Amino acid sequence: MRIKDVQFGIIEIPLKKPFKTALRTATVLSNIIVMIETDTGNKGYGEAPPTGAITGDTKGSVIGAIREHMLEGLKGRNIADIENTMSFLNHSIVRNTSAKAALDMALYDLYAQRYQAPLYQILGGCRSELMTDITISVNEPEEMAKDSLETVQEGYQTLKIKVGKNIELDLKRLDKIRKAVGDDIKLRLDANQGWSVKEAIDAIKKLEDKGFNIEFVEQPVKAGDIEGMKKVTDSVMTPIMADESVFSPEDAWRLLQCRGADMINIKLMKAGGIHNALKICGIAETAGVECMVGCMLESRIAVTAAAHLAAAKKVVTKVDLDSPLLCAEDPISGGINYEKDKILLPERIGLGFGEIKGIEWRSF
Ligand SMILES: C[C@H](N)C(=O)N[C@@H](CCC(=O)O)C(=O)O
Ligand SMILES: [Mg+2]
Repeated sequence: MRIKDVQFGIIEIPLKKPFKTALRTATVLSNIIVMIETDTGNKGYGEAPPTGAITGDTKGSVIGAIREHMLEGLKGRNIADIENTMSFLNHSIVRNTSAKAALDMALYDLYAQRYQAPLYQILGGCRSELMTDITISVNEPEEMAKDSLETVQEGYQTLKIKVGKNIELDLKRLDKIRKAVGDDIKLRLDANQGWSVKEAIDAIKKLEDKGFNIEFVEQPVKAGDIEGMKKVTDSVMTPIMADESVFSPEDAWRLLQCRGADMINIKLMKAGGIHNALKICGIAETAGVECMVGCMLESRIAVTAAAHLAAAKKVVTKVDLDSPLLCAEDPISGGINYEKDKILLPERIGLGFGEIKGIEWRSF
Protein backbone atom coordinates (compact mmCIF):
# COMPACT_ATOMS: atom_id res chain seq x y z
CA MET A 1 0.00 0.00 0.00
CA ARG A 2 1.80 3.13 -1.27
CA ILE A 3 0.92 6.84 -1.16
CA LYS A 4 -0.42 7.96 -4.53
CA ASP A 5 -1.91 11.40 -3.94
CA VAL A 6 -2.65 14.00 -1.25
CA GLN A 7 -5.56 16.44 -1.57
CA PHE A 8 -7.18 19.03 0.68
CA GLY A 9 -10.52 20.75 1.26
CA ILE A 10 -11.92 23.28 3.72
CA ILE A 11 -14.80 22.72 6.12
CA GLU A 12 -16.74 25.56 7.72
CA ILE A 13 -18.96 24.71 10.69
CA PRO A 14 -20.79 27.35 12.73
CA LEU A 15 -20.52 27.06 16.53
CA LYS A 16 -23.66 26.88 18.71
CA LYS A 17 -22.32 29.85 20.77
CA PRO A 18 -19.19 32.03 20.46
CA PHE A 19 -16.17 30.15 21.91
CA LYS A 20 -14.37 32.59 24.23
CA THR A 21 -11.10 32.13 26.11
CA ALA A 22 -8.53 34.49 27.64
CA LEU A 23 -6.72 34.26 24.28
CA ARG A 24 -9.42 34.52 21.61
CA THR A 25 -13.05 34.43 20.47
CA ALA A 26 -14.31 32.26 17.61
CA THR A 27 -17.79 31.87 16.11
CA VAL A 28 -17.04 29.37 13.38
CA LEU A 29 -14.71 26.43 12.86
CA SER A 30 -12.93 26.80 9.52
CA ASN A 31 -10.34 24.06 9.06
CA ILE A 32 -8.21 22.32 6.45
CA ILE A 33 -9.04 18.65 5.83
CA VAL A 34 -6.46 16.45 4.09
CA MET A 35 -7.04 13.15 2.31
CA ILE A 36 -4.18 10.76 1.47
CA GLU A 37 -5.01 8.19 -1.21
CA THR A 38 -3.03 5.01 -1.81
CA ASP A 39 -2.45 2.86 -4.90
CA THR A 40 -4.90 0.35 -3.37
CA GLY A 41 -7.72 2.93 -3.35
CA ASN A 42 -7.63 3.35 0.46
CA LYS A 43 -8.19 6.85 1.87
CA GLY A 44 -6.88 8.32 5.12
CA TYR A 45 -8.18 11.59 6.55
CA GLY A 46 -6.63 14.32 8.71
CA GLU A 47 -7.38 17.87 9.83
CA ALA A 48 -5.56 21.09 10.72
CA PRO A 49 -7.34 23.96 12.48
CA PRO A 50 -5.58 27.31 11.95
CA THR A 51 -5.22 28.25 15.65
CA GLY A 52 -2.91 31.25 15.19
CA ALA A 53 -3.22 32.37 18.83
CA ILE A 54 -1.74 29.10 20.11
CA THR A 55 0.18 27.26 17.38
CA GLY A 56 0.87 30.19 15.04
CA ASP A 57 -0.71 28.24 12.19
CA THR A 58 -2.94 29.80 9.53
CA LYS A 59 -4.78 28.14 6.64
CA GLY A 60 -2.16 29.56 4.28
CA SER A 61 0.74 28.29 6.38
CA VAL A 62 -0.77 24.79 6.61
CA ILE A 63 -1.29 24.58 2.85
CA GLY A 64 2.14 26.12 2.14
CA ALA A 65 4.01 23.82 4.53
CA ILE A 66 2.42 20.70 3.00
CA ARG A 67 2.79 21.88 -0.59
CA GLU A 68 6.39 23.13 -0.32
CA HIS A 69 7.94 20.86 2.31
CA MET A 70 6.04 17.59 2.65
CA LEU A 71 4.07 16.60 -0.45
CA GLU A 72 6.79 15.34 -2.81
CA GLY A 73 8.66 13.48 -0.05
CA LEU A 74 5.50 11.57 0.87
CA LYS A 75 4.51 10.29 -2.57
CA GLY A 76 5.38 6.65 -3.20
CA ARG A 77 6.11 5.83 0.46
CA ASN A 78 4.93 2.49 1.82
CA ILE A 79 2.22 2.92 4.49
CA ALA A 80 3.75 0.07 6.53
CA ASP A 81 7.00 2.08 6.85
CA ILE A 82 5.46 4.46 9.41
CA GLU A 83 8.63 5.09 11.45
CA ASN A 84 10.64 6.44 8.51
CA THR A 85 7.68 8.39 7.14
CA MET A 86 7.15 10.09 10.52
CA SER A 87 10.84 10.89 10.75
CA PHE A 88 10.66 12.51 7.30
CA LEU A 89 7.54 14.51 8.30
CA ASN A 90 9.07 15.76 11.53
CA HIS A 91 12.26 16.89 9.83
CA SER A 92 10.57 18.36 6.75
CA ILE A 93 10.16 21.83 8.31
CA VAL A 94 10.40 23.26 11.84
CA ARG A 95 7.20 23.97 13.83
CA ASN A 96 4.06 23.89 11.55
CA THR A 97 2.67 21.31 13.96
CA SER A 98 -0.93 21.47 12.70
CA ALA A 99 0.13 20.65 9.11
CA LYS A 100 2.23 17.75 10.44
CA ALA A 101 -0.67 16.57 12.64
CA ALA A 102 -3.11 16.53 9.70
CA LEU A 103 -0.81 14.30 7.62
CA ASP A 104 0.23 12.19 10.62
CA MET A 105 -3.37 11.26 11.49
CA ALA A 106 -4.22 10.48 7.85
CA LEU A 107 -1.14 8.23 7.71
CA TYR A 108 -2.11 6.47 10.97
CA ASP A 109 -5.65 6.02 9.59
CA LEU A 110 -4.11 4.21 6.59
CA TYR A 111 -1.63 2.29 8.77
CA ALA A 112 -4.52 0.83 10.78
CA GLN A 113 -6.43 0.08 7.54
CA ARG A 114 -3.30 -1.74 6.31
CA TYR A 115 -3.42 -3.98 9.40
CA GLN A 116 -7.24 -4.22 9.38
CA ALA A 117 -7.89 -2.99 12.95
CA PRO A 118 -9.27 0.10 14.69
CA LEU A 119 -6.33 2.47 15.31
CA TYR A 120 -6.72 2.57 19.12
CA GLN A 121 -6.27 -1.20 19.26
CA ILE A 122 -3.02 -1.01 17.31
CA LEU A 123 -1.72 1.79 19.57
CA GLY A 124 -2.43 -0.03 22.84
CA GLY A 125 -6.17 -0.67 23.11
CA CYS A 126 -6.52 0.34 26.76
CA ARG A 127 -10.27 1.14 26.63
CA SER A 128 -13.09 1.62 24.12
CA GLU A 129 -15.04 4.35 25.94
CA LEU A 130 -14.01 7.81 27.14
CA MET A 131 -15.70 10.57 29.10
CA THR A 132 -15.15 14.17 27.96
CA ASP A 133 -15.68 17.45 29.73
CA ILE A 134 -17.46 20.32 27.97
CA THR A 135 -16.25 23.91 27.80
CA ILE A 136 -18.02 26.92 29.30
CA SER A 137 -16.75 30.07 27.56
CA VAL A 138 -15.56 33.05 29.60
CA ASN A 139 -18.36 35.62 29.92
CA GLU A 140 -20.03 37.62 32.68
CA PRO A 141 -20.47 35.49 35.86
CA GLU A 142 -24.28 35.31 35.56
CA GLU A 143 -24.12 34.16 31.94
CA MET A 144 -21.52 31.49 32.78
CA ALA A 145 -23.64 30.20 35.69
CA LYS A 146 -26.66 29.97 33.35
CA ASP A 147 -24.61 28.20 30.63
CA SER A 148 -23.19 25.80 33.23
CA LEU A 149 -26.58 24.92 34.67
CA GLU A 150 -28.10 24.35 31.21
CA THR A 151 -25.15 22.14 30.26
CA VAL A 152 -25.52 20.05 33.42
CA GLN A 153 -29.27 19.75 32.85
CA GLU A 154 -28.51 18.40 29.36
CA GLY A 155 -26.57 15.55 31.06
CA TYR A 156 -22.90 16.64 31.14
CA GLN A 157 -20.98 15.86 34.33
CA THR A 158 -17.63 17.68 33.96
CA LEU A 159 -17.31 21.37 33.04
CA LYS A 160 -14.13 23.01 31.76
CA ILE A 161 -14.50 26.63 32.85
CA LYS A 162 -12.58 29.26 30.90
CA VAL A 163 -11.12 31.98 33.15
CA GLY A 164 -7.99 34.14 33.15
CA LYS A 165 -9.38 37.56 32.24
CA ASN A 166 -9.50 39.20 35.70
CA ILE A 167 -9.05 37.36 38.99
CA GLU A 168 -11.75 39.19 41.00
CA LEU A 169 -14.26 38.44 38.25
CA ASP A 170 -12.93 34.87 37.90
CA LEU A 171 -13.61 34.24 41.61
CA LYS A 172 -17.16 35.59 41.16
CA ARG A 173 -17.57 33.34 38.11
CA LEU A 174 -16.64 30.26 40.14
CA ASP A 175 -18.83 31.29 43.06
CA LYS A 176 -21.91 31.63 40.83
CA ILE A 177 -21.15 28.46 38.86
CA ARG A 178 -20.57 26.25 41.91
CA LYS A 179 -23.80 27.53 43.48
CA ALA A 180 -25.70 26.91 40.22
CA VAL A 181 -24.49 23.34 39.53
CA GLY A 182 -24.05 22.01 43.09
CA ASP A 183 -21.20 19.98 44.56
CA ASP A 184 -21.41 16.79 42.46
CA ILE A 185 -20.35 18.30 39.14
CA LYS A 186 -16.60 18.25 38.41
CA LEU A 187 -15.14 21.68 37.63
CA ARG A 188 -11.78 22.08 35.90
CA LEU A 189 -10.40 25.56 35.04
CA ASP A 190 -8.45 26.78 32.03
CA ALA A 191 -6.84 30.23 32.36
CA ASN A 192 -5.21 30.02 28.90
CA GLN A 193 -2.11 31.91 30.19
CA GLY A 194 -4.25 34.81 31.46
CA TRP A 195 -2.88 35.18 35.01
CA SER A 196 0.46 36.40 36.36
CA VAL A 197 2.26 34.02 38.73
CA LYS A 198 1.15 36.04 41.79
CA GLU A 199 -2.43 36.27 40.54
CA ALA A 200 -2.54 32.53 39.87
CA ILE A 201 -1.29 31.60 43.35
CA ASP A 202 -3.65 34.10 44.97
CA ALA A 203 -6.70 33.01 42.91
CA ILE A 204 -6.12 29.27 43.34
CA LYS A 205 -5.55 29.60 47.12
CA LYS A 206 -8.77 31.59 47.44
CA LEU A 207 -10.64 28.91 45.46
CA GLU A 208 -9.18 26.29 47.80
CA ASP A 209 -10.18 28.31 50.92
CA LYS A 210 -13.73 28.62 49.59
CA GLY A 211 -13.88 24.84 49.16
CA PHE A 212 -14.86 25.01 45.47
CA ASN A 213 -13.19 21.64 44.87
CA ILE A 214 -11.48 22.40 41.56
CA GLU A 215 -10.21 19.23 39.85
CA PHE A 216 -7.21 21.03 38.25
CA VAL A 217 -6.14 24.35 36.75
CA GLU A 218 -4.85 24.37 33.20
CA GLN A 219 -2.10 26.75 31.99
CA PRO A 220 -2.40 29.49 34.63
CA VAL A 221 0.55 31.57 33.33
CA LYS A 222 2.39 32.37 30.09
CA ALA A 223 3.42 29.37 27.98
CA GLY A 224 7.14 30.16 28.07
CA ASP A 225 7.27 30.85 31.82
CA ILE A 226 8.32 27.39 33.03
CA GLU A 227 9.74 28.87 36.23
CA GLY A 228 6.36 30.52 36.82
CA MET A 229 4.52 27.25 36.14
CA LYS A 230 6.74 25.53 38.70
CA LYS A 231 6.22 28.29 41.26
CA VAL A 232 2.42 27.99 40.94
CA THR A 233 2.59 24.16 41.00
CA ASP A 234 4.74 24.22 44.18
CA SER A 235 2.61 26.84 45.94
CA VAL A 236 -0.90 25.37 45.73
CA MET A 237 -2.60 22.06 46.54
CA THR A 238 -4.78 22.04 43.39
CA PRO A 239 -3.12 20.08 40.55
CA ILE A 240 -1.69 22.27 37.77
CA MET A 241 -1.85 21.10 34.15
CA ALA A 242 0.48 22.36 31.40
CA ASP A 243 -1.20 23.04 28.06
CA GLU A 244 0.43 25.76 25.92
CA SER A 245 3.76 25.17 27.76
CA VAL A 246 4.07 21.69 26.19
CA PHE A 247 4.03 21.26 22.43
CA SER A 248 6.77 18.69 21.75
CA PRO A 249 8.26 15.66 23.54
CA GLU A 250 11.29 17.89 24.27
CA ASP A 251 9.01 20.43 26.01
CA ALA A 252 7.49 17.64 28.11
CA TRP A 253 10.94 16.34 29.03
CA ARG A 254 12.17 19.82 30.13
CA LEU A 255 8.99 20.63 32.07
CA LEU A 256 8.87 17.33 33.92
CA GLN A 257 12.57 17.39 34.81
CA CYS A 258 11.86 20.44 36.96
CA ARG A 259 8.33 19.31 37.91
CA GLY A 260 6.86 22.43 36.33
CA ALA A 261 3.34 20.92 36.32
CA ASP A 262 1.40 18.01 37.81
CA MET A 263 -0.21 16.97 34.52
CA ILE A 264 0.10 17.54 30.77
CA ASN A 265 -2.61 18.34 28.23
CA ILE A 266 -1.53 16.61 25.00
CA LYS A 267 -2.99 17.94 21.76
CA LEU A 268 -2.21 16.53 18.34
CA MET A 269 -2.06 20.08 16.93
CA LYS A 270 0.70 21.08 19.35
CA ALA A 271 2.67 17.82 19.19
CA GLY A 272 2.53 17.51 15.39
CA GLY A 273 0.41 14.36 15.52
CA ILE A 274 0.03 10.94 17.10
CA HIS A 275 3.66 9.87 16.64
CA ASN A 276 5.01 12.67 18.86
CA ALA A 277 2.01 12.49 21.20
CA LEU A 278 2.94 8.85 21.92
CA LYS A 279 6.44 10.01 22.88
CA ILE A 280 4.93 12.56 25.31
CA CYS A 281 2.81 9.77 26.81
CA GLY A 282 5.99 7.73 27.35
CA ILE A 283 7.87 10.61 29.00
CA ALA A 284 4.91 11.45 31.26
CA GLU A 285 4.35 7.83 32.25
CA THR A 286 8.04 7.44 33.10
CA ALA A 287 7.85 10.58 35.26
CA GLY A 288 4.68 9.32 36.97
CA VAL A 289 2.57 12.14 35.54
CA GLU A 290 -0.96 11.67 34.15
CA CYS A 291 -2.09 13.23 30.88
CA MET A 292 -5.23 14.65 29.37
CA VAL A 293 -5.87 14.51 25.62
CA GLY A 294 -7.40 17.79 24.45
CA CYS A 295 -8.33 19.52 21.20
CA MET A 296 -8.49 22.88 19.47
CA LEU A 297 -11.65 23.86 17.58
CA GLU A 298 -11.62 20.64 15.56
CA SER A 299 -14.29 18.67 13.74
CA ARG A 300 -14.94 14.98 14.36
CA ILE A 301 -12.02 14.13 12.00
CA ALA A 302 -9.18 15.37 14.25
CA VAL A 303 -11.11 14.64 17.45
CA THR A 304 -11.57 11.02 16.34
CA ALA A 305 -7.80 10.68 15.91
CA ALA A 306 -7.25 12.23 19.36
CA ALA A 307 -9.85 9.89 20.88
CA HIS A 308 -8.04 6.85 19.41
CA LEU A 309 -4.83 8.03 21.09
CA ALA A 310 -6.64 8.65 24.41
CA ALA A 311 -8.33 5.24 24.29
CA ALA A 312 -5.04 3.50 23.55
CA LYS A 313 -2.90 4.75 26.44
CA LYS A 314 -3.21 4.09 30.18
CA VAL A 315 -1.39 7.31 31.11
CA VAL A 316 -4.26 9.31 29.57
CA THR A 317 -6.72 9.62 32.44
CA LYS A 318 -8.65 12.70 31.33
CA VAL A 319 -10.21 13.85 28.10
CA ASP A 320 -11.17 17.30 26.75
CA LEU A 321 -12.56 16.33 23.35
CA ASP A 322 -15.67 18.46 23.25
CA SER A 323 -15.17 20.51 20.10
CA PRO A 324 -17.73 18.62 17.92
CA LEU A 325 -20.26 19.10 20.75
CA LEU A 326 -19.78 22.88 20.45
CA CYS A 327 -20.62 22.81 16.73
CA ALA A 328 -24.10 23.56 15.36
CA GLU A 329 -23.67 21.00 12.51
CA ASP A 330 -21.68 17.85 11.81
CA PRO A 331 -20.77 17.12 8.18
CA ILE A 332 -18.67 14.04 9.03
CA SER A 333 -19.97 10.48 8.87
CA GLY A 334 -18.16 7.66 10.69
CA GLY A 335 -15.49 8.20 13.35
CA ILE A 336 -16.30 8.37 17.07
CA ASN A 337 -19.83 8.57 18.44
CA TYR A 338 -21.00 10.73 21.33
CA GLU A 339 -23.66 9.76 23.85
CA LYS A 340 -23.73 13.06 25.77
CA ASP A 341 -20.29 13.17 27.44
CA LYS A 342 -19.51 9.53 26.65
CA ILE A 343 -17.26 8.92 23.61
CA LEU A 344 -17.60 5.49 22.01
CA LEU A 345 -14.76 4.14 19.87
CA PRO A 346 -16.22 2.23 16.92
CA GLU A 347 -14.97 -1.18 15.84
CA ARG A 348 -14.45 0.03 12.25
CA ILE A 349 -10.92 -0.34 10.89
CA GLY A 350 -8.58 2.67 10.86
CA LEU A 351 -10.31 5.85 12.03
CA GLY A 352 -13.45 4.63 10.25
CA PHE A 353 -14.62 7.71 8.33
CA GLY A 354 -17.31 7.72 5.68
CA GLU A 355 -18.40 10.73 3.65
CA ILE A 356 -17.60 14.40 4.42
CA LYS A 357 -20.66 16.37 3.35
CA GLY A 358 -20.10 19.37 1.07
CA ILE A 359 -16.29 19.16 0.83
CA GLU A 360 -14.59 20.09 -2.44
CA TRP A 361 -11.27 18.26 -2.86
CA ARG A 362 -8.36 20.15 -4.45
CA SER A 363 -4.79 19.31 -5.36
CA PHE A 364 -1.99 21.02 -3.41
C1 LIG B 1 -12.01 23.11 22.71
C2 LIG B 1 -11.26 22.70 23.95
N1 LIG B 1 -12.16 22.38 25.01
C3 LIG B 1 -10.32 23.80 24.41
O1 LIG B 1 -10.63 24.55 25.26
N2 LIG B 1 -9.14 23.83 23.76
C4 LIG B 1 -8.09 24.77 23.93
C5 LIG B 1 -8.33 26.09 23.27
C6 LIG B 1 -8.60 25.90 21.81
C7 LIG B 1 -8.72 27.09 20.93
O2 LIG B 1 -8.53 28.24 21.32
O3 LIG B 1 -9.00 26.78 19.76
C8 LIG B 1 -7.49 24.81 25.30
O4 LIG B 1 -6.89 25.82 25.67
O5 LIG B 1 -7.53 23.82 26.03
MG1 LIG C 1 -6.07 24.74 27.55
